[in-house]
Amino acid sequence: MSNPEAVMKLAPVIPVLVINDVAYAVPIAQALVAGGLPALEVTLRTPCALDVIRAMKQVPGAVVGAGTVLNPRDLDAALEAGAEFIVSPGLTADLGKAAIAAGVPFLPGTANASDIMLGLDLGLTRFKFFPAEASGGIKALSAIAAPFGMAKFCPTGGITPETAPNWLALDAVLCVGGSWMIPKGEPDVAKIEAAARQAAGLRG
Ligand SMILES: O=C(O)C(=O)C[C@H](O)[C@H](O)COP(=O)(O)O
Repeated sequence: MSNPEAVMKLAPVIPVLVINDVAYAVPIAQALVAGGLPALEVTLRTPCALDVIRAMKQVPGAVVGAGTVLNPRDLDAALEAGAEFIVSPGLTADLGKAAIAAGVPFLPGTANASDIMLGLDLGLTRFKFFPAEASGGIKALSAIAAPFGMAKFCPTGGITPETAPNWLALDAVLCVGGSWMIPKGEPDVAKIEAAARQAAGLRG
């Protein structure tokens, strides 16, 4: 899978995971995949995140990516752990060039027209819109996306099961990211699977 659009089209929602205990990795991944959410974004926000990526890759059907990738160093570490796609909260030329050179599907965060223009200059057309609600929500993305017909987005940040369908209804949106399926602490796999199944059924 070499293009970000293929990852974005696996399901309407990419779960954004902040996992503090590597022991939770496999049960959480199994529950999300069983519920119909195969693309899993493991944020590099916790000390065990790279081990979580390694563990989740053992789960059949999981397509495991790294989030919160801030620079080429993080990119290398994520790729070394086996990350199959890369998500960042923002975009720098250094990170963009490194991700393109690595040939890995890359979804950089954008919040305004300049971010998108930097991405387009690098040859990228698939973006995260972050932080989606705090940046002005649907109204903001609709206005920002209007001049960029070639660009498509994965809004992330503050999206809920109730608001996700409104985002998914936008032409410029291929999927959304969110963490609502995975409450903090010891995973309740039945609840996670049920939340994933609900998310997998969302439509715009
Ligand atoms: O770490 C990153 O790079 C991020 O993507 C930031 C957050 O993890 C997402 O914004 C999740 O947002 P919520 O669904 O509102 O919890």
